Amino acid sequence: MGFFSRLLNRPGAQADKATGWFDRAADDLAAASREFAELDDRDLTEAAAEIFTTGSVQDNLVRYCALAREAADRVLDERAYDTQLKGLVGLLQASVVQMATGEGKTLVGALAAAGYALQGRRVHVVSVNDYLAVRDRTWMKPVFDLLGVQSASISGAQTEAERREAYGAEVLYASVTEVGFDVLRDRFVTDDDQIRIPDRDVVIVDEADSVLIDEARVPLVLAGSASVEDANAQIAVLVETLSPDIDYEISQDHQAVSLTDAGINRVEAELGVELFGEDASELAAVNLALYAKSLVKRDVDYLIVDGRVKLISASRGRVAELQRWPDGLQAAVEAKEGVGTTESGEILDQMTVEELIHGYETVCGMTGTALAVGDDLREFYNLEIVPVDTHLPVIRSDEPDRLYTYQESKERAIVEEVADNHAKDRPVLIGTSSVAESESLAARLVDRGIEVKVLNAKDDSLEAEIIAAAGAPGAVTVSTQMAGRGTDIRLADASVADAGGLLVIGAGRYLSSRLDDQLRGRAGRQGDPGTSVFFTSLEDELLTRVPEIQRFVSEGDETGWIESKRALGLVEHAQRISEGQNTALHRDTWKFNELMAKQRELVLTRRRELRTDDAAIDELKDRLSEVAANLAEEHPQDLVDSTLREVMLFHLDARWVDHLAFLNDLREGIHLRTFAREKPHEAFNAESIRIFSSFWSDVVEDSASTVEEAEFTDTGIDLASHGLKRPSSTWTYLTTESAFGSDIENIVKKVKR
Ligand SMILES: Nc1ncnc2c1ncn2[C@@H]1O[C@H](COP(=O)(O)OP(=O)(O)OP(=O)(O)O)[C@@H](O)[C@H]1O
Repeated sequence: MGFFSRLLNRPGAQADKATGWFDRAADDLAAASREFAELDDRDLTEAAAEIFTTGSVQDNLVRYCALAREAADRVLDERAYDTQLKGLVGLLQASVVQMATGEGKTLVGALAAAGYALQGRRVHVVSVNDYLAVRDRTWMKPVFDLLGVQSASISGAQTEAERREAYGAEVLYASVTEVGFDVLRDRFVTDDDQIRIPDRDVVIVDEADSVLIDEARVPLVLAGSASVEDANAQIAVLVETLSPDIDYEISQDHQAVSLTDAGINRVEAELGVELFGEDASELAAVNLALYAKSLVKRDVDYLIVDGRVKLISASRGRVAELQRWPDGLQAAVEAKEGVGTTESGEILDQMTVEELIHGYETVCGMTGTALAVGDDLREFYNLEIVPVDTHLPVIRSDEPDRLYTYQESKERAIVEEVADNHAKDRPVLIGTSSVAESESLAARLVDRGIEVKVLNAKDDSLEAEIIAAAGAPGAVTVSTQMAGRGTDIRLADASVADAGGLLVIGAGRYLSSRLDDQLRGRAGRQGDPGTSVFFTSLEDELLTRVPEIQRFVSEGDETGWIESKRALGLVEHAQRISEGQNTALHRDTWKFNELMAKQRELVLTRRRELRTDDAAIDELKDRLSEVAANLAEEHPQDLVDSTLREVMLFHLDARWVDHLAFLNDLREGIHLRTFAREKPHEAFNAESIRIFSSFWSDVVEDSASTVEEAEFTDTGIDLASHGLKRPSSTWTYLTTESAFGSDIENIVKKVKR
């Protein structure tokens, strides 16, 4: 973040601009509150319907705040604090509101959703999973009912009819992915009745930094018609036998791996192929297998559950259901583990979360950690942040990091720290960065005679129970990032507060300081006492990326503790670098995606026109000339038109699927070409524009051929019998990174020679 944006973003500056007037409106708020307090429920509902009907939205904000406060007080027994009303105003002004953890954002989001709905807008409140969507809507339903606003939620268990009805509500709670997948499915409908989301109006994003920045690059994929990937088992077996430093090298930043000359010779001899010949597919497969072998780690990046590879979300520490790596890598990891290859299928369409959000007219959101991504939110979404103070002062103490030489010395030090506090009956939460680390730490603590509860992606069935007990005297909980966001650890009693409240220990800095802050935020909620401290080691992945820090290994004391301030500065530095890399990758992905998104818009517009007016089929009739004239003589016009429409829709979709595959291939090829010193985005854009320029004429041409060749009966043309079949089934999944700017890119980039 630059100096000036830091200045502008300092807590208070934006808030004052956005909500400073709110403090000055205290008298008006009090007067309006008295007025609404006198109304019975029915009159209150009526007042809600009226509130935005005259004057500007801004003119009515104070009155709406008073009304919203009254409604929540009546039905939830929660009288929104002034801080919550400021957050509400921030959301209604289309900003990202930063409110600390535990400050009551769920209520704020609901009141904002109702506020937009009462202005006649249609609102989606998106959260990170179905569970939260259903929970929050159920919790907030009484408020919506009293304000006369229809509300609904989406869950995986609904029938098609229920789902469609839910989308009809004024306020809808849903997970980002469910909405995204439905937008993708809507693009392939053949009649309007099947459309689930006619327009995207207002979106209120919960955990906004996570969704808008961390997960923005994740593409949602709609796939159809099965085809099984070649697992390249032979290559996987060979690659398993290669040795580090002899046959291959891992880059210093642990981001890439490449064959050495010796490795290349060995692979070429054993496979009997030339890796650097015309056909790059063998080389790509070898690199993927090598990457899967050396840099993708079991129990860190993925688990094996019931014979299947399950990805772990790095930012959440949970199993990322439905998620897979880009195809080649998925197949390589499956081959490495010797488990069956999962279906991949043909990609019908894909869309990043960022693109999904950009499709909304109005975007706003809330999170405990937005300031650190202020620049990114502005750059990618044109969003401003409104920081809102906490309702009570935060008295948590955040201690300086404790840096150790090795993982071993770090883990020992953590055990000592836990033992000391456990002896004083203080509850401790330890946040780790992987399942493997959580298990190792738990084992050490158990050896030390300390009872621990472990929460990680392998078993989340007891999550609620474990969190409920985590604030009890002397409780020790080891958790991956799972407990990092959204969990509410309550101090069991006054003795716990007297012992200092919850102690949060981070077993290593995360790749983003926001994740650290979220973890710290489990302590010191709602004015509670608490402490947080991070332990790091020079062996942590984050620090291995910074060579300068490694020389401090000689400065550790007998326990391995390095007290050097300079070294601690480098830890911060390492995190800044990692955050910067993410922004660069985001920007890169966005650049690649931009053109694709524009082309898709054009295709979707064509598709809509094709379904709703006659210009396109007239164009086809012109092209068919005599054939069309004959059809018109022999068959009713309705039948001819609907058949031509169906044929064109089929070819339009098929051409788009082909174009998408072409773009994906092109992207990979482009990265090979960067060796020829062409600018990758420019080369990509030039090539894809060239191919796309004939998109529509190709659709017309394909359709003409079909009509000329196919038999036209009393029911039109039977597409299936001519091999023109729509996918019999479709399914959806997410890939970890965009196919644009993916791991594959890294792998291919590092190909030597
Ligand atoms: N105005 C209020 N009066 C009383 N209790 C409230 C009020 N607002 C919220 N709460 C309570 O505060 C608790 C925390 O609320 P909530 O879970 O919405 O916080 P949050 O900001 O979403 O936290 P996190 O970021 O950790 O998810 C809840 O138990 C809620 O009932």
